[in-house]
Amino acid sequence: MKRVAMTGAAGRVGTLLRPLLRSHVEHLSLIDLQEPDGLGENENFVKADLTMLDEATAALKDIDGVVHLAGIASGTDMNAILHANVLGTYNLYEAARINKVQRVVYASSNHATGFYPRGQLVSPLDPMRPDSPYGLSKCWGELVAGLYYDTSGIRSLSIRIGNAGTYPNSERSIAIWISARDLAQLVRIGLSHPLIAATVVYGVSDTEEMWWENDLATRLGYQPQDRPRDHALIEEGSEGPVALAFQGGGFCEINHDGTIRMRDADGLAKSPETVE
Ligand SMILES: NC(=O)C1=CN([C@@H]2O[C@H](COP(=O)(O)OP(=O)(O)OC[C@H]3O[C@@H](n4cnc5c(N)ncnc54)[C@H](O)[C@@H]3O)[C@@H](O)[C@H]2O)C=CC1
Ligand SMILES: O=C(O)[C@H]1OC(=O)[C@H](O)[C@@H](O)[C@@H]1O
Repeated sequence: MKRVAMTGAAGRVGTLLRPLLRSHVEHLSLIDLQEPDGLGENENFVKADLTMLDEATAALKDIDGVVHLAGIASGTDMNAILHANVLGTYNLYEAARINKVQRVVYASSNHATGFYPRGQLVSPLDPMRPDSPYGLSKCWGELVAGLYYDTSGIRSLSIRIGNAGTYPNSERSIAIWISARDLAQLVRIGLSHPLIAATVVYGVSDTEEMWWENDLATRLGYQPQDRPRDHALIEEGSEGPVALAFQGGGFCEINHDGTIRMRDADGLAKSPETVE
């Protein structure tokens, strides 16, 4: 891939990924509201607000592929999420179509399926089960990716990133953490694999506590190098019963009434357990 753009490049994930990606591309164009630190020789900064279609379109001129990280990375402010994640991601794809960009790697999230119970192995083909307004916006992004493959042939890999912090800091993050180099490997697969159409995988390192059936990532050549437990630094902090029951953890507690409800694959209720 020659000219790659990274949206949200000034953020936490972008900062971790940039040094691992820029040596694999001819040029890395860093799109954000704010300038990222320490531009490399083959990097440039493009200030653009993706909620504005004209700015997104100008930012993707002469770009071959995009790593789309920009947005609100958590939270409950639906208005902010609606702008940055819902409209921002739509504009990103519209700008890609206008500029004939062929590839997008989309930073989706485990919170697209956060309401699956921790004991259940979930595949990218299982129905979405968002755990929050943020999780809903990630489902939207994956659906936008599908629409733009069907209408315009833009190939997308949506990576449902688990936790991309610098190290796993809880038992939950040991199950879902992905190292920067493993995420960079998946991103490179997303930018280049010929079979990708509108494809969804989980972004997780070589964890022992696998919550996700990630055979599709393996089929695409993903070979994670890092084991989360080897990098863990557990910090104090306790999760309540709702957070502990579900994969999305604390995000599941947002507006939750405390009654743990399980549903089966047909959408029928399993007998509920109640927590005080
Ligand atoms: N950090 C994590 O563990 C995970 C992150 N993700 C996803 O990865 C992506 C990056 O996450 P982080 O780096 O942690 O977030 P972050 O909040 O550190 O960075 C997001 C960046 O997007 C930029 N941005 C926001 N709105 C924008 C707009 N309208 N136009 C242009 N740029 C805009 C911000 O200025 C910021 O630099 C997000 O989409 C997030 O949902 C998914 C799962 C886990
Ligand atoms: O679930 C998690 O741990 C992570 O998931 C995400 O999607 C968020 O962007 C990040 O802020 C969380 O820390």
